[in-house]
Amino acid sequence: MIELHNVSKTYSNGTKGLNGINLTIAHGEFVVIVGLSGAGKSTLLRSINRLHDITEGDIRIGSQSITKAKGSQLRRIRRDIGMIFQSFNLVKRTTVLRNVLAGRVGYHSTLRTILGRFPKSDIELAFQALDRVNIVEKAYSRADQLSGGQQQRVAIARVLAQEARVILADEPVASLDPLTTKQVMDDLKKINTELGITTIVNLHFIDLARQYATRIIGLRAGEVVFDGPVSEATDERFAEIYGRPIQKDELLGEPVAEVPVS
Ligand SMILES: Nc1ncnc2c1ncn2[C@@H]1O[C@H](COP(=O)(O)OP(=O)(O)OP(=O)(O)O)[C@@H](O)[C@H]1O
Repeated sequence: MIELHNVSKTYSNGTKGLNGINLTIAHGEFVVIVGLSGAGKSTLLRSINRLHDITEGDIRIGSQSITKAKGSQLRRIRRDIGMIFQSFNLVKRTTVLRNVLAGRVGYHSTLRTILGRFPKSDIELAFQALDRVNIVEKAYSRADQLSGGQQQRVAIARVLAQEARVILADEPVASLDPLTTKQVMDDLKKINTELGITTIVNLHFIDLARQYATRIIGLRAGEVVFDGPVSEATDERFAEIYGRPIQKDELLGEPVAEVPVS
């Protein structure tokens, strides 16, 4: 369970990123966060794993406060939280396998990970993770030789190898074309349902949000303005969340099937 109690975040320049957020996210939920640019979606995700320190309130992961945690306790809480970024955040000049093994660094000494000495069980775990996202045959390819969609699947495999209980995905498909977007979202959904990993995704496209979420949270100016099931997230409610009607570029539309060229 993830709990946010009266969470506010004011940046050092005085900008209020989050304002009095109260949320409880249960184990296994697939939550999509929507809102216009600048609404606070990234700030919210980055606050949950403490990439950003909040200025007020408390965030609890399971029974522990990540806000108050220090040292080894903070590292242990973070080990349970996997992060997926728009830009994939892979080490491009190294192999896919090594990138996935990076998910294991939280379990070993710094020296061991610098030397790249991972136990056999970690390597098995990495291969299982790659298999789950259907790119096991790319294990020994260099990360920068993969397509964007494949690179994002490597990032998902890294989170799986980490054995994360929570996945935070910040605009994971913003750099991808519609067909690849669907594959990556399907992978996230599959992991959520098969492994019960709590998943929170920031998305720009509202039709994707409705397609994949079990719960949608709408942010505006750092505040929660909508929190409910997909069935309640109608175009009219989105217009309220956004403070204006939905625009065409906020809809992904149907992914176009690939037509074989003869
Ligand atoms: N490092 C920072 N310093 C100062 N202000 C920031 C910083 N990062 C974000 N902000 C501000 O905080 C508010 C929330 O930004 P945030 O990036 O969380 O929004 P977002 O909903 O994720 O937007 P986008 O979709 O454009 O990424 C915005 O007003 C933004 O300008």
